[in-house]
Amino acid sequence: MFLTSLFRKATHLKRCYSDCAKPGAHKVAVIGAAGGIGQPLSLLLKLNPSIVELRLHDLKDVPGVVADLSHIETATKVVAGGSDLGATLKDVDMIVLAAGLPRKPGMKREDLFKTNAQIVYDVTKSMTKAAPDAYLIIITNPLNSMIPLACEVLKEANKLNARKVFGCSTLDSVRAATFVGEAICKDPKTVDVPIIGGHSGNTIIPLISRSNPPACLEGDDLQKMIKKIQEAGTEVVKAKAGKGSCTLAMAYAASRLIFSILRAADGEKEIVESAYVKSDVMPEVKYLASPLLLGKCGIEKNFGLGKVDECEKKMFCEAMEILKKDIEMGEKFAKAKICESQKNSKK
Ligand SMILES: NC(=O)c1ccc[n+]([C@@H]2O[C@H](COP(=O)([O-])OP(=O)(O)OC[C@H]3O[C@@H](n4cnc5c(N)ncnc54)[C@H](O)[C@@H]3O)[C@@H](O)[C@H]2O)c1
Ligand SMILES: O=C(O)C[C@H](O)C(=O)O
Repeated sequence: MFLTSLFRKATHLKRCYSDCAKPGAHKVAVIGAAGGIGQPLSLLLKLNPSIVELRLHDLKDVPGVVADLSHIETATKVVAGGSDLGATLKDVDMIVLAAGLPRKPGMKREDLFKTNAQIVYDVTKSMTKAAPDAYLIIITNPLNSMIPLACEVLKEANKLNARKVFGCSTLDSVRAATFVGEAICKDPKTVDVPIIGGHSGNTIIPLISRSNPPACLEGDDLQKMIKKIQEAGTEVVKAKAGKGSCTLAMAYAASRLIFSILRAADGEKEIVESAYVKSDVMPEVKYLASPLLLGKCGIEKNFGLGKVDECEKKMFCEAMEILKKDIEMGEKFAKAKICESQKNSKK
């Protein structure tokens, strides 16, 4: 009896442990690696000593990016994933998905859904076979729909570990710290503004009332600050005048989230980042951006909304209606694709 229970415990521990990345020896695949985000992001990842191998995949230009990055004198090995997505993803610890169409002026993030949903579906499906235990970090827009889509695909294959699936909304945290820091004359590196909701227009909810150090913004100044954070992506799209959306600050933001996840996986404690993830903290929405405590196997604790003031509560109620529709759009696409693939396999 005692031995059986000991064996069960040991098997459980082994399973939990093999779920986690090996400390300090991470293999990371970047999909969309030759793109506007993919290139600077791969550069930043090449500088991280805890990444031993960087596998780059794109539909074009990968050999040039690999040759270029491999001249940097760090130990991280940079390899071309080749045209076979499955081979690229085989046994990696983390998949970073930055492939897909960016916005042009006049477009909303939702307008990218049709093209980008297929890419997220294909990569996630490949992941279920090639690297089912990997962390999945999605950058591709519209983020509010892409995480539900990916989770449906993983769930269908019985491979969903929601603690390891992250929608990278870190750019909102980065922008909030920068803009609030400027307004209160503090070094942005020392400013933290929690973000909740999603990653598009009014669904981005910066909790200025919980800014640390306090922001003390009121009335018009507060409203202007919230709009500035919510519309920052659109401002970059306008400034780039048809040549894409935010790439450099985005690469930085993604590297911040990735490094936090890897540091936590390697045992560092008390690392908190906001990200858009599968969530049960609010019964109304199944996916939500909120501050998360990261641990050895991904999300350790979801802090949810926490304390919000009346204005933030109202913003959240409005955002929920948009989020519900965005989530439904991602799930519906995944379900239709799964159905289609099941029909095809029966033929
Ligand atoms: N989450 C965020 O905060 C955030 C911020 C900025 C941009 N984005 C999104 O990130 C995505 C990429 O933006 P970008 O500026 O790098 O675009 P980009 O066009 O410069 O690069 C995209 C890359 O993806 C590649 N690609 C396309 N389909 C592919 C496929 N099936 N497999 C592999 N590679 C493929 C392209 O060849 C290209 O190199 C967009 O959807 C954009 O909206 C998200
Ligand atoms: O605005 C975009 O389309 C890209 C990204 O989501 C951003 O916030 O910069």
